[in-house]
Amino acid sequence: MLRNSLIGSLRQIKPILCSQSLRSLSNGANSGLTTIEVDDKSGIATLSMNLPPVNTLTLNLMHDLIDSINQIECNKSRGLILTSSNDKVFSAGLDLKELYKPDQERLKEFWTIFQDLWLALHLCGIPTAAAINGHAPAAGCIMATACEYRVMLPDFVIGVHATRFSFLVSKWMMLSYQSVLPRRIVERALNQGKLFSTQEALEVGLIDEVAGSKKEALAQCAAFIGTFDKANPIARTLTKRMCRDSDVTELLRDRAGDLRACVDYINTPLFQEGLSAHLEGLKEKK
Ligand SMILES: CC/C=C\C/C=C\CCC/C=C/CC(=O)SCCNC(=O)CCNC(=O)[C@H](O)C(C)(C)COP(=O)(O)OP(=O)(O)OC[C@H]1O[C@@H](n2cnc3c(N)ncnc32)[C@H](O)[C@@H]1OP(=O)(O)O
Repeated sequence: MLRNSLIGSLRQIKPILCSQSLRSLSNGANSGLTTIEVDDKSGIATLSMNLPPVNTLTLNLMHDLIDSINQIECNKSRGLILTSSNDKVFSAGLDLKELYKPDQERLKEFWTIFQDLWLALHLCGIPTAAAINGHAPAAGCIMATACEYRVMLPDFVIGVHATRFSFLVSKWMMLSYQSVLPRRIVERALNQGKLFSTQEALEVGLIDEVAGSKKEALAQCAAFIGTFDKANPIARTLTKRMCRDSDVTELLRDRAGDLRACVDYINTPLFQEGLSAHLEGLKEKK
């Protein structure tokens, strides 16, 4: 709903009326796969993904994330911190089972909601940060790069390793990565299918800080959000959207075309064989 309004005019202030009262952050119509906690003192909302075992982005989790982002924005929180309830995995990325021999209509719905989630994070009017308290491969990394700041715990990996399984990524996903890292590093990392260790991610600038614990990561994200205290919130929102305009427009100018290309690619033998081998590899790990 909010996203559709924004799609109409990226430069406009959020045009919908948010009728919920401040801090009444119930998870109403969603499936309860996310939780929102608002710090009374700072007014910052922590949005946790809570889909065991590894926060795969299923249709329901993506729906809940979008719903929660909308709620947090509507309730005038000062900022949003995205994190995970799992202490080893931030998010394992898209649910691979949705991509394997998919039902065509469901696949279209799945890809469209993934586009929606990316837009929701990119266009979120309030400051956003990711407390990456576990592994963040593939779409887990893309969600983190859609936030404005990233703090990660040691000994985990982050990156887009799609080429390892003959996957491609859409241009708008690459642009997220490229909004954080220099183009030459993105080109190399995407082609290699590189997963960066926490330390490597810090060195290249994929993350902004390392934290010793989740508590510290949340505090560091909150400190980042506090750096906007002197900015007028409306001017800040408009400026953020202006800075992100070209990346967002890349997706919005032809969402249907992106959907078609992705659905076509996912249905190819090349993709399905790579995915089958990847799923086997995940099973054999045990
Ligand atoms: C023009 C063309 C343009 C575009 C092309 C279109 C589309 C292409 C699609 C490209 C999109 C890419 C984005 C993605 O996000 S794809 C998802 C990629 N993610 C992964 O590969 C992550 C795989 N998982 C892991 O590496 C590990 O699970 C992880 C390191 C995250 C955690 O390890 P841990 O040891 O803690 O857990 P596991 O035992 O491995 O996992 C537990 C169970 O969860 C299952 N699992 C894990 N990840 C996924 C997943 N992404 N989807 C579904 N299921 C997953 C795993 O198999 C285990 O299951 P069980 O064995 O317990 O049943």
